Amino acid sequence: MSTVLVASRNAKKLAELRRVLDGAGITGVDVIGLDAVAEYPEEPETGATFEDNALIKAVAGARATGMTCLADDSGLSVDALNGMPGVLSARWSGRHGDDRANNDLLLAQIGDVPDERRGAAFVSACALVTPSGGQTVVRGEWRGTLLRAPRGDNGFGYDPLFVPDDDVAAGRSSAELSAAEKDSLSHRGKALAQLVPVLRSLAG
Ligand SMILES: O=P(O)(O)OP(=O)(O)OP(=O)(O)OC[C@H]1O[C@@H](n2cnc3c(O)ncnc32)[C@H](O)[C@@H]1O
Ligand SMILES: [Mg+2]
Repeated sequence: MSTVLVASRNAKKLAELRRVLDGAGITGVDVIGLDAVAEYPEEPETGATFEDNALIKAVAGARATGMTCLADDSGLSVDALNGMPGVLSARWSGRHGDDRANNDLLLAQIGDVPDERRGAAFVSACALVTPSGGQTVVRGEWRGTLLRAPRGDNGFGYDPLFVPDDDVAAGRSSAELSAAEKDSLSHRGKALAQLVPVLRSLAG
């Protein structure tokens, strides 16, 4: 049995990562969270790209624990803002992890952007780093359109503002999708799907 540490301090994101990995039915791999290991200092997420930041987090986790470590760096890339908030998504309002303040600021910034130019993409980069230093980085994207007011209570972050382009979403925001629906469509689900074969091979 090999163990993979999933390194995220965001409880709702961690729950999604766990759910998708559990759902993939990878046998012989035990997935644990940061609560199961001794605390180690967090690296600042100073990378210019989602991939850089995912690697920063996964390398730190693998170094500190000696375990294989998986980390996600993600965010919302808004067309009318030239890709921002991007890697600054978690702290766009200046307060890390304040979803409400982040959403309010984003809505105000794009208040004058007409419906046909309110496109955006959720992006997730997931990095897997082994104790011997092996690195795999994958990326998933999820296109949609931004609402003018939040809708729905599921998910986290910018989910209440984002209506996926996918027909099956039928105009619901990603905070109005069930957990299983979000996982099957989301940037994170798409990124992790590419890591499943790598995780299977770790199990030997
Ligand atoms: O770095 P960790 O500890 O994993 O947790 P974090 O919340 O700081 O995570 P990120 O640095 O990757 O920032 C991602 C932010 O992007 C947004 N985001 C990412 N995925 C999302 C999703 O599936 N739905 C809604 N918002 C999302 C949300 O605001 C997150 O806080
Ligand atoms: Mg972060």
